[in-house]
Amino acid sequence: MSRFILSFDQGTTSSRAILFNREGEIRGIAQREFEQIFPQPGWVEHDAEEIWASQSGVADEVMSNAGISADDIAAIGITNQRETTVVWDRSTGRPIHRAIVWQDRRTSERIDRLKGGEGEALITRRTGLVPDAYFAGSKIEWILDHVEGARARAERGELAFGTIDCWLVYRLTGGSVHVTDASNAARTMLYNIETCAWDEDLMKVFRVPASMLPEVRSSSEVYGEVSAGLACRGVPIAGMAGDQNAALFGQLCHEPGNVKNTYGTGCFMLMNSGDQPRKSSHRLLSTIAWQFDGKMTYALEGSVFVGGAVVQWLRDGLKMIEKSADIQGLAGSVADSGGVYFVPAFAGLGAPHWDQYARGTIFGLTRGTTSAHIARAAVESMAFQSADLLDAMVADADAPIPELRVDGGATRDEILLQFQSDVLQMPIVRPTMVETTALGAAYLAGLATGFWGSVDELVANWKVDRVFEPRMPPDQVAEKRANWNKAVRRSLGWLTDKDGK
Ligand SMILES: Nc1ncnc2c1ncn2[C@@H]1O[C@H](COP(=O)(O)OP(=O)(O)O)[C@@H](O)[C@H]1O
Ligand SMILES: O=P(O)(O)OC[C@H](O)CO
Repeated sequence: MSRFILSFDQGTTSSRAILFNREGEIRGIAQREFEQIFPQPGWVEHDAEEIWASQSGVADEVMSNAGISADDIAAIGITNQRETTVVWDRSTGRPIHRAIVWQDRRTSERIDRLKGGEGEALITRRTGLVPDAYFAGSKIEWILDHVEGARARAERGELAFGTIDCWLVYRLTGGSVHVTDASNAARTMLYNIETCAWDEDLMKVFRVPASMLPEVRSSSEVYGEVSAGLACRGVPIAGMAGDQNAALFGQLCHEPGNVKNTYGTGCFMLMNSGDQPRKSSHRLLSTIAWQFDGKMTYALEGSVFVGGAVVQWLRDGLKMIEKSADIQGLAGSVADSGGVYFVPAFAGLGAPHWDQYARGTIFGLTRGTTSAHIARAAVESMAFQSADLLDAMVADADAPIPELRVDGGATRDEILLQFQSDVLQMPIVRPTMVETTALGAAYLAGLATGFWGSVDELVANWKVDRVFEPRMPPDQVAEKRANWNKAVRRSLGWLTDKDGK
């Protein structure tokens, strides 16, 4: 009998392949970072071929390291950075442009032209999203408008669009399967989350021909088998969900009102909102969590564009630290940020501000400020941004939120989690397994193929590693959050604010 589920976790900065056993424990992991391409300020691209090469490479590597064959794997689950857009030629299977990454801001002005008009009303009403360059719709339009001949080829049905899940399945199946799942479709700005179908009016708004779009399937079913020449050849691909959605599933937030926050490149807080889309009055997104067992589950989501990426920027941009993990030592060498507030609006600000033109700022610098204070302020920025999301979520929810489950690469940082608990004045629960994104995809695949019998069977797999309880006095929290709000206000509209000119 097959002993493992193989998860592909294709994130913004790296591709990972993880083997899970029946207890939801990791039995092998392989990971490769890939290139981040910044062709102009505010633009972010990936090479979709490199994504494929790194993801298929780690899949082979994890199996060879574990000394196992395809027979040992019951199914493959895929989870992915969402919104990142690939357009490829159906005849060659080659991308016609580099993938435009979710953080990319090149279509901000295009989105501005929709605001206040019928397009904006359509988007919010039908997709649950807010108009923003973050989502795939305007990225597809940009590629069709900027690659020579692309629009005509798309009209002739020669081009295909997919988010990364779809691109990987296409490649894994030798180009024979062009599908996505409902959670990824919901991030395109082209998918109606109430009727659960591609929306023709929105396709007209973004001038995207229907022939380019993948078939939308549930998040847990067999989509096809691996036919590419990989060690996992012949294994069914049976689970698929956007990474933040998979993390909600993997954290077993299956009851309405359950909330998790993932601290990866960005920070993404999702609350299970039940079997109907729930409108936010506080500028959160209303989105599809997953489609499972014949039922759609919805979520309220707050998206922060720069979370752990601020640590990478200190490492790669400023060379302040050598490895991401060094942040803890540097930030921990001071008791607080010394009055420094860092708003990492490198790609504008997401929820709840949705300002495409905000840019990064550091306030409160004095002659006494050291790199340690800046590092600490950077860590704190993840917690402040996440606290703004939780406040919006509490305001939208009918019931109090008793605890926050956390996961993602940056949750190794205990200074971050303690500060998160302080500023939220609530318990922060870190499970033993912080690879919940990959675990969620494994669950979706394993439940589709009988590896696990039901969600109830998974409950025993979720264990607490540590609970962080608030230690900071409320008046100190209030002062810090007021200063943070002041810093955010000053970062808003940086690119468009003509004051002083
Ligand atoms: N020890 C650490 N402390 C703080 N941040 C960290 C640490 N280790 C990794 N990170 C940050 O976490 C992010 C990677 O997390 P991960 O969940 O792998 O992200 P993604 O799926 O977006 O690629 C990076 O942005 C990195 O800077
Ligand atoms: O790659 P991550 O984990 O930062 O996730 C990216 C999100 O899916 C973007 O919406």
